[in-house]
This record gives sequence, structure tokens and C-alpha cells, in this order.
Amino acid sequence: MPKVLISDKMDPKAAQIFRERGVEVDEITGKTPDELKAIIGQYDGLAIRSSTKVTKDILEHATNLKVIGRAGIGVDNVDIPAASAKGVVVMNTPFGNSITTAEHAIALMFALARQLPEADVSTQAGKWEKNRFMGVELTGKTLGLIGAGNIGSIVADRAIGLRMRVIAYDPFLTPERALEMGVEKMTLDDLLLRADFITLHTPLTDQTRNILSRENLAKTKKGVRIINCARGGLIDEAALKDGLDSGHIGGAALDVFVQEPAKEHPLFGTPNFVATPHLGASTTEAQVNVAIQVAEQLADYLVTGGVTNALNVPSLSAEEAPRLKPYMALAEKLGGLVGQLAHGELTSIAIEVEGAAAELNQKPITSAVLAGLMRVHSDTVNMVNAPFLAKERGLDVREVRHDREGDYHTLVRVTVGTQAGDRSVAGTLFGNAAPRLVELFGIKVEADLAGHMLYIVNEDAPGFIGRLGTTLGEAGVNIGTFHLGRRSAGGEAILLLSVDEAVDDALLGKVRALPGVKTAMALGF
Ligand SMILES: NC(=O)c1ccc[n+]([C@@H]2O[C@H](COP(=O)([O-])OP(=O)(O)OC[C@H]3O[C@@H](n4cnc5c(N)ncnc54)[C@H](O)[C@@H]3O)[C@@H](O)[C@H]2O)c1
Ligand SMILES: O=C(O)CC[C@@H](O)C(=O)O
Repeated sequence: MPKVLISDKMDPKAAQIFRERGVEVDEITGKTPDELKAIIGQYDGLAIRSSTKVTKDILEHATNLKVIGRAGIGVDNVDIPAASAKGVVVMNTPFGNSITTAEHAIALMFALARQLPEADVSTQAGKWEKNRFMGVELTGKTLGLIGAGNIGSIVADRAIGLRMRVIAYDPFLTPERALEMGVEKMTLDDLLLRADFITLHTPLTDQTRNILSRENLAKTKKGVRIINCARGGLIDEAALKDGLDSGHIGGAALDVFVQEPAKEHPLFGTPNFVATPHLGASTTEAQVNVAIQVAEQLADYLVTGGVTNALNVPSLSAEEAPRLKPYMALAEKLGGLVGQLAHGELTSIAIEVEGAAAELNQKPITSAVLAGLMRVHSDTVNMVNAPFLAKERGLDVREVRHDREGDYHTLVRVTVGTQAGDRSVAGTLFGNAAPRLVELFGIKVEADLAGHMLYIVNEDAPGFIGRLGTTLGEAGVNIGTFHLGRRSAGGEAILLLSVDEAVDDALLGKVRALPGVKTAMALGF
């Protein structure tokens, strides 16, 4: 039974779903990195929010981990390259808390417009400072969105409802989508010049880090009010403080900080500054949504192989997964076969599909071929990290989908480019389920690829099979199945034998010494 750790506070629905789906679950929150390292090796899945930092160091101890699920959107607390290199799938729940976070941005915009937090503190202190708190209306003001994705577009919708004019800077926003959203797309400089309020809704990337830098803050309209419910690091916090102190910036509300938890901060106590402790996603509704989604996604992956909302592998629906499963087994075997047989450096690999296979999602088939190919050299390769490793090694990977009718109702062909030329193997599924090799280096042959096998290339001549049988028999090696293929009578023949025991080097030497043998190799699947 797969086992999952929930390491951050999460709605109880998550644990309930895991149990209902046959996944064992432990909820252990508030662990230090060292404590997490000590226990993470027991788990197949890890469900987190933003507190757990899944670093490379933690991943090195996660010997059984297959999937990490973030109950939320931002995955900057997960080292995705390290997870990918280790073959761990990383998923998030991209929509579960979008409305809630957009509402928090709108709430902070109101808080700034009417100085609500300061007015509350003053009133409850018995001061009744009616003249101190003069607000501004939102109606007719211009809201500048930096980032117009899921959350940004909900903020735009709500702001338009408040009769605000919404302008947006997002390099990936198409003119059609901007029109549909009712926002005016523009450059960042134009937005900075025109916005009365600016709200940030981008992920933190190398391009967005410090997007509101000191220089950019200086370009804003005097009195601008700034809201950040996305990620700390998007704004230069020191420059923001200077802007508030000088009065150039009329107000700022931060839900997120460069360093979290932010228990002390130079901005704290600054007039017109509002802070919340990363509460963007903190509503009952959003937390139930993301808990349910993350548990369903992790359980799907661990139980059926379905992949939803993964950031480092292609998606695979729970309906597709069972159809693709036998193909992935076939693909891994074909990859493993060429990996074992092809000598020297591989420069390219082409994965071709035809017949029924051509109607499927090809990405998982390709990943499985690459995993089989590279697992020949490393036990830690799997379908998740194989494409990354292939890219890292400069292997040129091509996917080809054929429309044509072939000899088989379904076929997967793998061709690797080597210094000696191209080498190709092909396989089909018998009964849509059983992987079967049907072609090896241009020769028709029909074989299961399973267990210990012996691959022999020899000159097709009478008496050879008898001599081979005797040699194996004398070594106590029992032949399970025997598959023969040849280009032409008396030409080159290929033999693929499954044997009950591994063939050691001494026996291989004897096989290679038999008359007519050109190549003999032990294979394993
Ligand atoms: N405060 C919270 O609790 C909380 C809750 C949920 C999400 N978030 C954060 O909100 C952010 C946005 O979430 P989302 O669901 O809208 O994401 P999203 O992926 O739907 O949208 C992000 C948008 O940013 C745009 N973008 C990317 N690079 C950009 C750049 N250089 N300049 C301008 N725009 C750029 C993208 O094109 C995209 O449209 C994420 O960082 C997420 O972590 C915070
Ligand atoms: O889990 C949370 O409370 C914050 C989530 C939020 O930052 C997100 O990116 O989804």
C-alpha cells in the first residue's frame, strides 16, 4: 500500500481521501529539516503547503518518494530540478485557491484606500480620529495588474465590477484574452506611469524578481498604492519603505515577504503600510478545495499512474493511464533492448508510433523508452527524470506519429543513431496487453522480452542450434523460449533465447567460441 506524508497543516479532507483511496497516510507537521530527513525515506508521496521546504538535501533522503503534491499554486518551496533529476513528480493545484487569493488582493486594496487597519487600531484605542483618515474612492481609478493569469484575471473581473479601469502588463497575455477580460494590455513602463493602484500576480522567476525595483518604483504615479499577494521578492522592500517614507508611494499592502515568516521587518510600523502573514489562500473554501485536489491527484498517481497538474512531466488522465500502461511496459522493454545492444555513444533516438499507438498520448511512451534506454546505465532513472537526463546528455529525441496502416494493429519502433549507423527495434501488443518484440535490427523475430535472455548473431548453418543447446545444457542453463529470425536462408541469423538462469561470462565465452557465432550477449529485463 503506498504511503503518504502530509507535512503541513491541511484540511482533514485530504487524509480522508487518501484513506478512502487505499493510501496509508501520516500527518506530521512542523518538523525541522533534519527531522523531516529522518522520516522522509518511508514515504511514496509528500503533500505540502508552503511551510515545508523540499530542498535537494531533503530529496536525497527521500529514497522511496515518487510524487510531491503542493496544496496550492506556488511551488517555489520545492527544488523542481532536483526532484526531476531524482525522478519525483511535482504537482500543484492551480485553481483551488485563485478566487480566495484574488479576494484577498481586493480586500487589501480596500484596506489601503480607506486605511482600514490603522483606523481600526485608532478607534479601538478610543481616539475617534475622524479627520485623520481621509480615503480615496476606487470607482474611476486605474488598477494596474502585473500578471494576468488565473488570479490576475479574477482580480480584474472584480475590479471592473467596482467600476475601476484595469490595465495589464503580462508578456504572455494575448490581445484576444485582454479583450475578453476587458483590460488594456500595455508595457510595464506605461502601466507604472498610469496606475493608481498596482497589484502583482506573477510567479517569482528570474524575470519577475524585483519587477518593482527601486528604478521602477520611481516611475510610478505619485500616491500610487501597491498590493502584493503573489510572492515576496517581486518588490524591492527597501525601496518600498523609502517610497512610503517620502510619500511618493501612498500605501502598500504585502501578504508575502522576501523572508517568511516575517516576524520582524523594517516596513513594520511604517504609516500606510498593511501586512498580512501570507493569508492569500487562507479561507475555509480554498483550503478544502486544495486539500481535496492534492489528495486526489497524489492518490491517482500512486494508485493508477494518472498524472494531473504535474510541473515536470506530461499530464496523463486516470482514463488514459490504464490504456497507456501496456504501451509503457513495451516502450521500456524496447528502450532497454536498444540500450543493451547498441554499442558506443548514442547521438539520437526516434520513437515512432503507428496503428492504435498513434492515437495515444505519445509523451509517456517516449519517456518510458528513454527510461528503459538509460536504466541500462543507472538504476535511478525513471520516466520522470529520463527526458531531463536525455536532454542533459545532448541526445536528440524525435517523436514520429504515422497515419499509415502497417502489418500490426499497433506498433512502437525505436531507432537509435550510433557511430555505426542507425539501429532499430519494434514491438507490438498481443491482445492489447502483452508486449512482444517483432523486429530486431531489420530482422523479423517474435519474442517476449522478459527475465534473463541471450542474444546471438550467427551464420545460419545446419547443426548450430544443437551445438548451442548442448553448450547451455552442459552449463546447467535451461532454455525457456527460443526465437529465431534471419535475413535469408544461409545468411545472418538472430537468436533470442530466454533462459532460467543468468548467463555468466564463462558461459558467454563458450557460446562465442562456437563456430559461426558473430556476437553473443546476455540481456536482462
Ligand atoms: N498569497 C497567497 O497565498 C497566494 C495564493 C495563491 C497564489 N499565489 C501566487 O500568485 C501567483 C499567481 O498565481 P496564478 O494562479 O495567477 O498564476 P498563473 O500562472 O495563472 O498566472 C501568472 C501570470 O503571470 C504572468 N507572467 C509570467 N511572467 C511574467 C512577467 N515577467 N511579467 C508579467 N507577467 C508575467 C504569466 O503570463 C501568467 O499570466 C503565483 O506566484 C502564486 O504562487 C499566492
Ligand atoms: O498554502 C498557503 O497558505 C499559501 C498558498 C499560496 O502561496 C500558493 O501559492 O498557493
